[in-house]
Amino acid sequence: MKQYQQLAQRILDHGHWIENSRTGTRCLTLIGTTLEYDCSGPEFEIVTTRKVPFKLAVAELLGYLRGATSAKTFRQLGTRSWDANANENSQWLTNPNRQGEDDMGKVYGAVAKDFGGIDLIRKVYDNLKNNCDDRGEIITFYKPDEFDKGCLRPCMHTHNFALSNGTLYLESYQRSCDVPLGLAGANTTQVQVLLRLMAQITGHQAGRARHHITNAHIYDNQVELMRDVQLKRSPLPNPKIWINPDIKTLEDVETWVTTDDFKLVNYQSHDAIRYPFSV
Ligand SMILES: Nc1nc(=O)c2c([nH]1)NC[C@@H]1CN(c3ccc(C(=O)N[C@@H](CCC(=O)O)C(=O)O)cc3)CN21
Ligand SMILES: O=c1ccn([C@H]2C[C@H](O)[C@@H](COP(=O)(O)O)O2)c(=O)[nH]1
Repeated sequence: MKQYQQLAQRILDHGHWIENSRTGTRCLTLIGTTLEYDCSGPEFEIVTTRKVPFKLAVAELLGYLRGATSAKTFRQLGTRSWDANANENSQWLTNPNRQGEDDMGKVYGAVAKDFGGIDLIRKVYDNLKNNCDDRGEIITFYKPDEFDKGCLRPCMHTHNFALSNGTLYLESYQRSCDVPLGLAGANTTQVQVLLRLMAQITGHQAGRARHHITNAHIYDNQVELMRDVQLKRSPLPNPKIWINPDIKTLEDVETWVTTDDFKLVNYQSHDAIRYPFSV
């Protein structure tokens, strides 16, 4: 995925250092970028300059679409990626709204499914299934009056779908992006899988997804690995994606679907890199 290498290089060349009080680790930061993914065929854009955890990304997305609020549910879906934010961040541990071990509180899908009494995921699904695009097909997880009820504000916070001539498009918005870990390991995959899955269950052809990022950063303790290891590598050809065609409805996604219903075919990559994670 060439555009990923270019973004990381641009952060190194033109980024500015910004202190971060939540994690205590400063970040080399670039403001404003857009990635584009062509989802009209089986070819799938994914980082190949290190081995990235495709299952982690899909498990998180399934958890979000189901409104999961516990790191335990995410582990059952196949990822430990929410363990630290649920159980190790001191601000959340002392928040009176936290309901014990593994609780993440009201985050992502739990917010969207109860957004002032409206289930935004269901609304978008129902409209698209009926060939309706009211120019407001927006799933958002961003609800400032409930931030104190969750362990982290959503990073990828808004997904805006659009229909044109039988083709479904997606514009996704991310306010804050950990380029070595979150973007490579989770977010690029999630944008594409979300569009492809929504197209499949609403009966449309998937078109193009665009992924808009405001604050794209590399944490101080990740810079060396990015500069001296990952950016020295050349991208390999993209794999293809297979999504189980038996997934036909939102109810399927909410009930029996697992990460085994999503497969990368011929994913070739360079070796894994262990990047530090800031909680
Ligand atoms: N600092 C930070 N960066 C993030 O990307 C991030 C957060 N916090 N908090 C919330 C979620 C959790 N996400 C995560 C969490 C862990 C990994 C991670 O450890 N990835 C490893 C592989 C882990 C595995 O294979 O299970 C990687 O190499 O990508 C990635 C994304 C994305 N988000
Ligand atoms: O899907 C995700 C979730 C989180 N991140 C990263 C971006 C930041 O490094 C942290 C969140 O910190 P904030 O202080 O809330 O901005 O997690 C990501 O890249 N992708």
